[in-house]
Order: sequence, then C-alpha cells, then structure tokens
Amino acid sequence: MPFVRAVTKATGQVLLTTGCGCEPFSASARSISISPRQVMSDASFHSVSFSEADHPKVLITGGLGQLGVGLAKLLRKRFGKNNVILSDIRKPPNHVYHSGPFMYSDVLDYKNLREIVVNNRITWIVHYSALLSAVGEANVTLARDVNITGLHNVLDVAAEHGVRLFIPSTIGAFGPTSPRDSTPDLCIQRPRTIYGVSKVHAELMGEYYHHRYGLDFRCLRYPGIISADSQPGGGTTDYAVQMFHDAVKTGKFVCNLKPDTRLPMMFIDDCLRATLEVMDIPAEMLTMRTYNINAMSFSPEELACEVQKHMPDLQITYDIDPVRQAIADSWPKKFEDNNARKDWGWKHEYNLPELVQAMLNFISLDSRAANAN
Ligand SMILES: NC(=O)c1ccc[n+]([C@@H]2O[C@H](COP(=O)([O-])OP(=O)(O)OC[C@H]3O[C@@H](n4cnc5c(N)ncnc54)[C@H](O)[C@@H]3O)[C@@H](O)[C@H]2O)c1
Ligand SMILES: C[C@@H](O)[C@H](N)C(=O)O
Repeated sequence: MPFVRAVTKATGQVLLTTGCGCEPFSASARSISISPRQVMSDASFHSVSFSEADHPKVLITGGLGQLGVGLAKLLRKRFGKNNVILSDIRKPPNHVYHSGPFMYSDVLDYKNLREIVVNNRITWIVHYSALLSAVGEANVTLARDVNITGLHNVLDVAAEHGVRLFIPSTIGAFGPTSPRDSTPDLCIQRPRTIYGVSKVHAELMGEYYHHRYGLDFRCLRYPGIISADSQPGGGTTDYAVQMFHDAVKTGKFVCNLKPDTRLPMMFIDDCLRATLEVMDIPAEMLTMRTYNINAMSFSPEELACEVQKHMPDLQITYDIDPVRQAIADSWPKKFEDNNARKDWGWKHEYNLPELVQAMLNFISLDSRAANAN
C-alpha cells in the first residue's frame, strides 16, 4: 500500500501513514525521502506484482551456516525447489549445490544484493548472515561490518523492493541488566557483546523501517539452536551441539562452560518451523514485530545427564573459556514467549528428552553410514 502524504501548510510538517495500521507520525518536510536510499524513480514500495496465490520467491543470505541449509530444505518443500535461493560468500558443498539454486552474495555489496533481488523477483528475504557471539568478540571490526553494515544493505534493498524481511535476533540481544529469569519481550536490553549490540540494532532498525517505510519486517529472538546435520558457527551455545558429536565419536567431552550455566535452547526443527510460521501469517495477527520464542532451558550438567541415560560411559570434564563464560553469564537463563504463543500460536514440540533422542539417532545413523563407506 502506498504512503499517504499530506503536507500541512501551517507547520511545514509531513504526515505519513504507512498502510500498516500504525499511527501516522510527523517529521520535518526537508528530511523526508520516499526511501532509505535515493533509489531510481521506477522503484516503489510494495510494487511487486505477485498475486496472493503465488509462492514467495525467497532469498536466504548467509545460507551455508548452521541454519540456512535446513531452512532452504523446509521452504523448498513448501514453495518449490526453484523458489528458494541459498546464498553465501563460501563455496557450497556438493550436496547443497545440487539441491537447489545457490548464488554468491556478500551482504556488504549492496549492488550485488539489489541485482539478485531484482533479477530473481525476490519477495521474501531471510537474512541469516552474521558473526555469532564468540567469533564476533574475536573480530569486532568484521562483526560490526557484517552485522551492522550488511544489515543496512539488506534493510534498504528490502524496503525499496517491497520485500518481506525476516531477521533473526537472539537471547544474546539481552545483557546483564535484563531480567534473567523469564526474560520478556520488552525489557532492558544492554548487551555486552558486539553480536548482541548489532542484534538490538537490527531489531530497532527493522521496526523503524516498518513504521517509517512500511517494510514488512519480522523478527524472532532465537534461543541457542541445537542441530545434528549442521555445525554451529562460533557461538556461546555451541558446546551443546559439540557434546553430542564428541559423545558418539570418542565417548568424552570437554565443556567450555561451567556445569551449572543455564541457557535457553531449541531443537532446529522447532526453530525453522517457527521461522516459516511467522513469515507465513497475515500481518494483522502480529501485534509486535520482534518476538521471543522459547522451548527449554538447560545447563551442561543437565544435558550431560540426559545424554548419559543413553550413553552411561560418557565422560564429561570442564575447561572453562572465560570469554564464552562471561557471555553466557550475561544472557537470559529462561525465556518468556507468551506473546508468540498468544498472537500466532507458537508451540514448541521438542523438550530435552526428545531433543537428545533426535540428536543421538541422527548422529549415530550418520556415523554408521560414514563407517560403512
Ligand atoms: N545458531 C544459533 O544458535 C542462533 C541463535 C540465535 C540467532 N541466530 C541467528 O541466526 C542466523 C543464522 O545463524 P547460523 O547459526 O546459521 O550462523 P552461522 O555462523 O553458522 O552462519 C552465518 C553465515 O553467514 C555467512 N557470512 C559471513 N559473512 C558474510 C557476508 N559478508 N555476506 C554473506 N554471508 C556472510 C557465513 O559464511 C556463514 O555461512 C544469524 O543471524 C544468527 O545470529 C542463530
Ligand atoms: C545464542 C546464539 O545467538 C548463538 N548460538 C550464539 O551463541 O552466539
């Protein structure tokens, strides 16, 4: 829906409504532009001429990380193989390259992003590119570039071409001054990592573009995600994935967080389903644009205990990484997600016992297959 503009004579102010049901707001006439960048005159918001019945055409940025390949698989099942483009700056492995469209895309290259969106008539972007919490602390400049400059490029391209945009946030968007038990959607957010700071920035910029330009921005704050068939990319919650791989391979695991470090976690199938659900629902059902989603919380010792029910000989020792420990100690222990459950019916399926069973089934099967080859 186009912007409605009305210039009031008396004040020289411009009133805008965005067609999204938000309150109009005013701003100085001089400062108003129709788009975040000065785009060509043929670019207009919400101009994509797809009928409601058409499938979305999806671009996933940073798609070769822990979450992108699984999401592409889910979306391709739903929308068709050729309607979902995976992109990244890395070379895809064979099985990914042959499973559907893949393109090189560096989110720091605005023109390249715009070309992909235009040439492929993209209608949804899932923006996964990021440096996660632990690697971000090891390279703050790169994290700032990818997580903040890259975000700005994606926001602009999405706003200019009427693209629905999903950006994940994280438990890492909270900090030591946030309530750590049952952390709600709206509370103090003063994270102490560049990752967290960039994610709060993403939440605020996405919501700002929604109110200011009508961008259809949707955001879920994910807990730590546990997956069997994809490796995590340098986060604080990675220990929980590694424990399974080491347990099956060596029967031993050295944990880099203290035994009682409790964090919100989620099995990947729940995370990807939540992402599709929140992208798919009508905008009227969203009372907010950024939602917490929750499944379970556990500590290393609780996870180890559950794994040991299946593998009683598993040996766990602890060698604490002070950087990761400090990050974990500043994050929520338990997440509150009442709004997601109320507004769009979010419901997780995996608790800790089901998660452990699913991970061990997959990894054992996978290692048996590798041994047989
Ligand atoms: N995995 C989790 O536990 C978790 C939890 C909360 C939020 N998230 C968020 O979900 C998203 C995906 O997470 P993930 O675990 O798959 O991350 P990941 O680190 O595994 O993958 C990120 C991908 O981004 C790519 N990338 C880096 N620089 C890039 C650039 N300049 N241009 C394009 N791509 C670039 C990397 O090559 C990598 O494949 C991230 O935004 C992350 O913050 C993840
Ligand atoms: C929690 C999440 O954002 C990521 N897995 C990290 O630990 O950095």
